[in-house]
Amino acid sequence: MIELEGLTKYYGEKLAVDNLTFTVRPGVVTGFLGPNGSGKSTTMRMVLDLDNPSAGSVRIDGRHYRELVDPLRSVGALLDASAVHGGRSAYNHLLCLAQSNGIPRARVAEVLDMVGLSSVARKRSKGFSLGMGQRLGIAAALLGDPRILMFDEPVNGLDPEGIHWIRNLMRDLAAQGRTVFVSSHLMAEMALTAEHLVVIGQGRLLADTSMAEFIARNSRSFVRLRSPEPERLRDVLHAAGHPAAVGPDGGIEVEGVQAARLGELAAEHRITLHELSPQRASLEEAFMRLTAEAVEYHAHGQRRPGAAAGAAQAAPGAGSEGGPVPEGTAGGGWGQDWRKKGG
Ligand SMILES: Nc1ncnc2c1ncn2[C@@H]1O[C@H](COP(=O)(O)OP(=O)(O)OP(=O)(O)O)[C@@H](O)[C@H]1O
Repeated sequence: MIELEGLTKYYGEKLAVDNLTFTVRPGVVTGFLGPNGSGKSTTMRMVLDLDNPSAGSVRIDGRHYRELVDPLRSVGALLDASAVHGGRSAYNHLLCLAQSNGIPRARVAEVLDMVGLSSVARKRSKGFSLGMGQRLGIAAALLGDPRILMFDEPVNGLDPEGIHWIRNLMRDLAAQGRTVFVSSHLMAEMALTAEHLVVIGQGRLLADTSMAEFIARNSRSFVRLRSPEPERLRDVLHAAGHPAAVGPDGGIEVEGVQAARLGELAAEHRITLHELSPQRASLEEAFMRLTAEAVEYHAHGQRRPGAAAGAAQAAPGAGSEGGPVPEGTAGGGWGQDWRKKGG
C-alpha cells in the first residue's frame, strides 16, 4: 500500500504537487493520469525518496522509504528506462542491483526470462532498442519480488506484443495481491489495464475512484436509435416519459433508459428500428472533460480540451472504452504531439 498525505512539492515558485492525499491499494492496478506537467513523475519520485517533499509525507506499507531495509524488496519502480549504465550488459546491470540489495544471483536470470531478454542478457544495454530498454527497466523493478510496483509510462517504446505483455503482467501482479501504480498517456491502454484511477491536474487531486465510476461520472451515456419513422418514434418516446434529442448525426438519443426497454417500446408500437445501440463515452473523453481546466500545455492550433469535452458531450464516441474521440474535436491533442518526453 502507498499512502500519500498532504504531499506537496515546490520547485522555486512553481507548485508542482499540491497537497495530494490518496492511498494506492493492493490487489488492483491503479492508473495515475494527468495532463503533461501535472506532477505525476514528481509524485512518483517523492514516493521513492528521489525528491524531497516541501510538505506532507509518503508511507510505503506504513514506512518511509528511508526506513526500508532492502528497498528493492519492498518497492520496485520503472521511472526512467534510459537511466541504465549503457556499457554494462543487461545481466551485469541487474546483478549489480541484486548484489547491493541482498537479492540472490539466481533471481537475475529469472527476471531476464520473465521480460524476454534472456537471449540478449550478455549484450551491452546501450545497443538496446527503446522497447528492450523498457523491458530491462521492468526487470529491475521486478528483481526484488516487491509487494509494491510503480511504473511511469511503462508501455513507451513497446510494440503491440510488448504492450499486451505488460498489460497482462500488471494485471497478474495485482492479482497476486501486489500494489501496482502505473502512469500512462495512453488512455485506451489504461482503460484496458487499470481498475482504479487517480487523476491529477496542476498538481491537485481531481479524482480517486474506480475506472467504471470515473467514466460514468465524467461522461454521458445514452442509447442511439434510428428509424424510418423518426417523428413517430419521438412521439412514442415522449409519451412514455423518455424525452429524446436528435444527435449531430441525425440519430435519436435517449438518456437514462435501458436499450432493451426502448426496443420493447418501439415493438409495442410497431415502429421499425434500424439502430438501437447503447453509447458509452471513452476514458479519453471522460478524462478530457475532467481535466479541461487543468491542462497546462496546449498545442498550437488546437482547440482547448474543454472544447473537446463539450463536443464530446454533444457527440459521445461511437463506442467502447478507449474508442476514438469524435472527429472534429481536439481529442488528438492528448496524444503524442503533447508529450514533453516523446515516445
Ligand atoms: N527538477 C525540476 N525543476 C523545476 N521544475 C520541475 C522539475 N521537475 C518538474 N518540474 C515542473 O513540475 C511540474 C510537474 O512536472 P512532472 O514532470 O512531475 O509532471 P508529469 O505529470 O510527470 O508530466 P509529463 O506527463 O509531461 O511527464 C511541471 O511544471 C514541471 O515543469
